[in-house]
Amino acid sequence: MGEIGAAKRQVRGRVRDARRALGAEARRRLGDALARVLEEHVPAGSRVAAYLPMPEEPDVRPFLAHHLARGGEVALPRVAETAEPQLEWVDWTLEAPTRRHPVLPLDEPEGPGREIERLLDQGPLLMLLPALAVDTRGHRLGQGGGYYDRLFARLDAAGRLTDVAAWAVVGPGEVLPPGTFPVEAHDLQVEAVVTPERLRRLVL
Ligand SMILES: Nc1nc2c(c(=O)[nH]1)N(C=O)[C@@H](CNc1ccc(C(=O)N[C@@H](CCC(=O)O)C(=O)O)cc1)CN2
Ligand SMILES: Nc1ncnc2c1ncn2[C@@H]1O[C@H](COP(=O)(O)OP(=O)(O)OP(=O)(O)O)[C@@H](O)[C@H]1O
Repeated sequence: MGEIGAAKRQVRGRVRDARRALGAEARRRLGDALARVLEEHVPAGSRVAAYLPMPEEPDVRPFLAHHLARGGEVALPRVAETAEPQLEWVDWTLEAPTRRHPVLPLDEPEGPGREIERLLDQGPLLMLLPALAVDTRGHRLGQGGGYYDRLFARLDAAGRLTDVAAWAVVGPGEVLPPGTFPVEAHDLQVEAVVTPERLRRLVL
C-alpha cells in the first residue's frame, strides 16, 4: 500500500475505534437524532437510496421507517456477483427480507436487483451514502471498497450525475477539515453531509 492508502487507513482506524467505543444507548439516540434531521430535509413521499447500517455505522433505519410510513420509496444497495466490483439496487420495505453477505459484515436486501441507470429511469433520487468521514469540501472517506466512487464514475460517464443528489451520513466529529485525510482523483464529492446535529450543504 502506498502513502495515500496508509494515511486513509489510519484515519479509518481512528474513526472505527471511536465508533466502537459508543454504547448501544448512545447509538440509538444518535439514530433518532439523525432521523429528525433527515425528516426535516427530505420531502415526504420522495425517492431515496440508502443503506442498511453495519453495527457501528450511523443508523438510518429510524429515518427509513418514517419515510416509508409517509409514502416514500426506498432502494438499498447490494454488492453484485459480477466480476468487477459494483453495486446493484433493490426496492425495499420494512418487511422485505435481508441476508448476510458471505464475507463482509453486512446485511443486504434480497429480491431482484437493478442497475443504477434503471433505478434512475424512474426519476431522480436522493442517495444517502455511508461514510467514515467527510471533509468540508465534500470528499468522502468510505470503508475502502471503492464501490461508491465507481458508481459515481459510471454515472458521470453516462451523463447522469445530475439525476442523483449525494448526501453522506456520518456521526458527531466525523466532518473534518480538508487535509485530515488524503484525497485521490477518483474520490467522489458529496453535496451535503448529514450528522445527528444537522444537514450541512458543502461548497464543491
Ligand atoms: N452499510 C453499508 N453498506 C454498504 C457499504 C457500506 O460502506 N456500508 N458499502 C460501501 O462501499 C458497500 C459494501 N462495501 C463494503 C466494503 C468494505 C467493508 C468493510 O467493512 N471492510 C473492512 C472490514 C471491517 C473492518 O475491518 O472493520 C475491511 O475489508 O477491512 C464493508 C462494506 C455497499 N453496502
Ligand atoms: N472509478 C474507479 N474505477 C476503478 N477503481 C476505482 C475507482 N474508484 C476507486 N477505485 C478503487 O477502489 C479502491 C478503494 O478506493 P477508496 O479507498 O477511495 O474507497 P472508499 O471510497 O473509501 O470505499 P467505498 O466507496 O466502498 O466506501 C482503490 O483501490 C481505488 O483505486
